[in-house]
Amino acid sequence: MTRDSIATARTLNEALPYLKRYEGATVVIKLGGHAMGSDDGMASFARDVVLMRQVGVNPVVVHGGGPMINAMLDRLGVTSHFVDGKRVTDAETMEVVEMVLSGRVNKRIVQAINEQGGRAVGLSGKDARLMRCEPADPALGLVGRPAQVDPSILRDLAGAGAIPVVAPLGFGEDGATYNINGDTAAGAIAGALEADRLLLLTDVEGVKDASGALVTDLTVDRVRDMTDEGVIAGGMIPKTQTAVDAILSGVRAAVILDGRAANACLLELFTDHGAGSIIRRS
Ligand SMILES: Nc1ncnc2c1ncn2[C@@H]1O[C@H](COP(=O)(O)OP(=O)(O)O)[C@@H](O)[C@H]1O
Ligand SMILES: CC(=O)N[C@@H](CCC(=O)OP(=O)(O)O)C(=O)O
Repeated sequence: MTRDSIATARTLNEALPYLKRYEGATVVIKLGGHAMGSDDGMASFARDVVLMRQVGVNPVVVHGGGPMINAMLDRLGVTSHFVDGKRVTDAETMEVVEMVLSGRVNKRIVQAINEQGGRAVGLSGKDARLMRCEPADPALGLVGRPAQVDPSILRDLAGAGAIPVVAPLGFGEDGATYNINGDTAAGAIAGALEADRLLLLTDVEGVKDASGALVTDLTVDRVRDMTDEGVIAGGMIPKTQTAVDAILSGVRAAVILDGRAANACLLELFTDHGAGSIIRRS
């Protein structure tokens, strides 16, 4: 027997209590645009998701794609800018956002999961009335705040053995299409599903303090303090805000972790080690 196979057997053995804990659990995973760079990274993420499903977890993937939207806007010569991590979205920008998120980005993730033997189904918040939005702030244009989430389609898909992959778009009763920050969409969906875990995958190890050190355990109050102090800034604002809102609406815990690290989701769910910054109510 090789040293590797002994280590694999030991790892599986140590994972048993975690496998039991998460059997039947709903885990919402937000895959940020910065975390989905390389094809190898995407394949590794997809494998983790398929393994989760295989051991009885119900994974729901919600994705971003900010860098891919930026690249397409650049090609089309359309300029856009962000306020507190949210893209100011006019009608022309919205067309590009929908095309990129519901098109290329969503299908790339679906395909990656299916190539690993899963059965992924891609949809956006417009499908089956999943996310009804209201304007988040008139200054942001067509940026949506999820006002009502109907997660029944996600339960139906999970019940049929499929893995839902959701693009963060919503519909308005006014007939408009809304651009939702990917973190915000994942949090709203996790809240509506009363998920056991919300995993927010990004391109940093987790939340860092003023000295740049990783903070592994956070409470809702500490997040508020760090935001007031300006230590949590830019794209980390919607991420931590999402985590807090999700916890306050019934999600057990949210974790912000580095999606570029190998097997990030498995490390977090199935080992003693954990990963990133976990945020709990208190
Ligand atoms: N306190 C902090 N800890 C970690 N990252 C922070 C912090 N404050 C701001 N950030 C920034 O937030 C970024 C993550 O947000 P974002 O770029 O929107 O990610 P994604 O595309 O994965 O959603 C980090 O790359 C980092 O530059
Ligand atoms: C309102 C808003 O900002 N929407 C985002 C949607 C994509 C996203 O959230 O992508 P990341 O997760 O990769 O940052 C945008 O237009 O970029």
